[in-house]
Amino acid sequence: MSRLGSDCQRLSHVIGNDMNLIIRNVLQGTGALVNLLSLSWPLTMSTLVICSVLSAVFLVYGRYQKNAAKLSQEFTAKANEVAEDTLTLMKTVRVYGTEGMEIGRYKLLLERLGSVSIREAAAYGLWNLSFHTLYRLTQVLALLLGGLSILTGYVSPEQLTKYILYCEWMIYATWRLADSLTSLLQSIGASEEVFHLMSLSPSHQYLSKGKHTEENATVHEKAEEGLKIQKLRGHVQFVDVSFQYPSRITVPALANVNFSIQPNEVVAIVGASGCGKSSLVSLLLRLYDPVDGQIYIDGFPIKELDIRCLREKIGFVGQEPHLFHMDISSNISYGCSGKVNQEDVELAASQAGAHDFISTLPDGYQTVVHDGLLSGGQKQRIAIARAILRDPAILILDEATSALDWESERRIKGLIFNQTARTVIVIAHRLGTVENADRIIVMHGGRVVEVGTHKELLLRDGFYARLIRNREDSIGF
Ligand SMILES: Nc1ncnc2c1ncn2[C@@H]1O[C@H](COP(=O)(O)OP(=O)(O)OP(=O)(O)O)[C@@H](O)[C@H]1O
Repeated sequence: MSRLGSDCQRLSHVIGNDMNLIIRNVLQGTGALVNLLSLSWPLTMSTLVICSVLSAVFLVYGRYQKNAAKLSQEFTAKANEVAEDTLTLMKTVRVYGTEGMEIGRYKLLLERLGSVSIREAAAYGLWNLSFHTLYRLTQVLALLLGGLSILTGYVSPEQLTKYILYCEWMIYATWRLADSLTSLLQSIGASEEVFHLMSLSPSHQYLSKGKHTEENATVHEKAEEGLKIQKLRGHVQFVDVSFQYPSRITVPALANVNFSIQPNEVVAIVGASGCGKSSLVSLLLRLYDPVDGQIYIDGFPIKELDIRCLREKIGFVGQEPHLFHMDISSNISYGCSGKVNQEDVELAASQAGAHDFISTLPDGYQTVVHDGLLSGGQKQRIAIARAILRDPAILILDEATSALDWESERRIKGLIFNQTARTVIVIAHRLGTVENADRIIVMHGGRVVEVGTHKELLLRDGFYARLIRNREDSIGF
């Protein structure tokens, strides 16, 4: 982000400043050249030779500046990243006593930036020196040769004066033009990343077009983006789904996953850390598409559904809910389509066990959230209230109660497991949280290894029974 910010600044400088300077100097240089040609073409040729030498020097200098600008932007962005990381993770840095190391990292990048800037300044100095030397040399030569020509009667004093004047105009125009072009080249170096980002196409999931089938026309309306399901029942089906993350194509996150969840069923997904539970959810939220296989929602391939409409009907509470820097009320009603009453907000907060602590805040529901205002468990309760308020057809809770105390967790469990108006998918490390689920899907190494109720799985004495036996030692307990 910081790189993008500084690149855009440079780009706006080019558009605002350099372009008009370039146009002005091209016009001035052309005017001077026409006048010089009308005076004498041999003298004009000598001026053009000087301008060509200047241009050649500029070419070398310009190329150097372009690379230097790229490096300087890169080091600035990296230094900003280190500063940003350190300030955001201040607590971790202090606890681990790595202040010195972070200062060292920052200093190293600033030193590299300093060294590039010094080289940039030295190159600029050399470029200026070569310009002034050539320019003064031209004036001396013009006076010497022009003086001789006046003495021999070849040119008049008036012509010599005009020549020196136009020559100055032309050389200065070339110099300023070269200067503006240097700045332009620097900006091109800096803006390559901006253009690269601008040229990226949106993920194809946003462009997916839905197919319209006549038999479904009564319950689904055709939308340009995809099928919009008016009333989602919450039937979820994974058929032979395999997936690996684009950044780790050699490691399968999911392999041939098959299961189906009935409408209004409460299903828990359990398994050791890294077995693919969150990846399943990411596919269901269509943050990624499966590499193989198909996911069906209410019998429709997920790829044919309108993504926004689908997400509106899915409530998701993640492992580390982040709240927006706005008031609590707006945080709870965030993403709700249509008008939301304060009573609805407060009801959702009560159901999530958040109303009591919100009432003790200085401005109650109008308190603006800032870092350090709420504990992890309080943030989770607000995120759960947000999901409840949306009244989703499918509710996904990914470790959503991990930071809650026993009493709050029991209350939310009661709310989730006793209601039947929606499909609920719960991911939890604390196995006690999922015992009451209608079914438990057990995962291992990206595969579904067992499916059944708590009792059935215990009787089977397989993976799940082993997890239960070891649960007090299990990760995250
Ligand atoms: N964004 C990502 N890019 C690359 N690999 C990832 C990414 N997220 C997860 N993985 C990998 O995919 C595999 C499955 O991860 P996933 O997060 O789905 O597991 P999990 O069961 O939810 O783990 P946990 O219980 O610790 O949250 C792991 O090997 C993990 O390293």
